[in-house]
Amino acid sequence: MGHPWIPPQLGYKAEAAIVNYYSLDSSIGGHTDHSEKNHDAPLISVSFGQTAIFLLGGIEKNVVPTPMFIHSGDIVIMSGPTRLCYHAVPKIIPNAEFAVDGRWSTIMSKMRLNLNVRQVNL
Ligand SMILES: O=C(O)CCC(=O)C(=O)O
Ligand SMILES: [Fe+2]
Repeated sequence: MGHPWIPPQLGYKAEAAIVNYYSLDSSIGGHTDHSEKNHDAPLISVSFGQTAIFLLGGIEKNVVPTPMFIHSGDIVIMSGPTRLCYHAVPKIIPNAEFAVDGRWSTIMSKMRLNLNVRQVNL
């Protein structure tokens, strides 16, 4: 299947996915994702549920990070110059306006799920 927002010449292969579960008091510290063999292949993530504060730093740890919100349904692509940048999720912010159908609303009101898709091979 093609990915309309990824240039086909990149030959991106979605080979693995990490599901990150965040309760309302979860966080993930500053890190880079460098275990994959091909650092030209972007990291693509889709988020569901409660809002996250996302910090995007630089290639070096001493770069002051840019804070941004990631809301439910947002897609973050770390590619090109940002592929190996430091990043973190220091805080989950409950979103009072969050609503999805029925039982999902109750379940997702207490968590954030982040599906992080990766190409791991060359
Ligand atoms: O939860 C997120 O938005 C980021 C997760 C992440 O950085 C990772 O799985 O490496
Ligand atoms: Fe990461």
